Amino acid sequence: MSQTALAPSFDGNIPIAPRPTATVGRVEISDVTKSYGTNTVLRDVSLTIAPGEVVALIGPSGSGKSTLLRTINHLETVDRGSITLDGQYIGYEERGGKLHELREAEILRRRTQFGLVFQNFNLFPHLTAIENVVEAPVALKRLTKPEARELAKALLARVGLADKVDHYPRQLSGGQQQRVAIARALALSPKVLLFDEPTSALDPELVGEVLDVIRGLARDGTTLIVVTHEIGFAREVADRVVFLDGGEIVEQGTPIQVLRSPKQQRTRDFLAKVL
Ligand SMILES: Nc1ncnc2c1ncn2[C@@H]1O[C@H](COP(=O)(O)OP(=O)(O)OP(=O)(O)O)[C@@H](O)[C@H]1O
Repeated sequence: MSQTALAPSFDGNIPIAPRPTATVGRVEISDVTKSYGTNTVLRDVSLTIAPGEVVALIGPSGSGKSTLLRTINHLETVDRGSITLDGQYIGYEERGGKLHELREAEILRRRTQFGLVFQNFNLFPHLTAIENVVEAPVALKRLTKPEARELAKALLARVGLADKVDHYPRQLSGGQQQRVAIARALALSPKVLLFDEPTSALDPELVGEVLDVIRGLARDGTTLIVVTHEIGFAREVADRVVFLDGGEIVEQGTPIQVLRSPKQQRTRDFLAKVL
């Protein structure tokens, strides 16, 4: 069933047009548990994210936010539970009623359905902005170099960097580098974009330009899962805020529900520290 995701109006009064109907990008996380040695980092986490939904994952340092993000695209395996994208596993296939691990090449192919944007941009320093974006579609989508360059130019224009295509990362500000990283993630036409604290390595004055790009993606109907410390941004852009603490989902709901009227004491304690 497809559904129209409504952008949130955080004070309940601002009418906001529905975003385009998204039909792909449904993520189902069921009873996921993950440990590193004796440290249990995720405990029975279940979360279903609808196509086009924008979910903000918030919580204290060490609560498991990044780990959850990395299990979604199978960069980390889970000990128990399952995760699917539009009904398909990333690391496994079902045969004869059992799950079988896929070969690395197939996992990589399936993983390209997710775009991942890291805190520290992770650009190749010896490549220009456009070359950074061109790499993946040539390697993984079998686009020709000229096709990939056309795509990369369009994507860099979309993130406001049309005049910076031939700059190297060292010639760009942190905000510009992060926007190149977003263009690079978009180059594989992902169904879902995963952001891991996309603004926390930026100087405060550069945060806004990156959040603007993410706002635009939310308006376009892309499924977004954003680990963020920017509570104001979560309040404004997310359809749903999920508060994680000690590897558990303590509370989730609309930004108004979770951020303005949290039900759980643990949520209130966290918000009191960060707001
Ligand atoms: N590769 C790893 N090996 C061992 N322990 C890990 C690994 N990755 C994360 N951890 C541990 O798992 C716990 C959760 O880490 P995670 O990075 O998911 O938290 P987080 O909520 O994203 O924190 P932060 O907000 O500080 O980034 C922490 O105790 C961390 O030390």
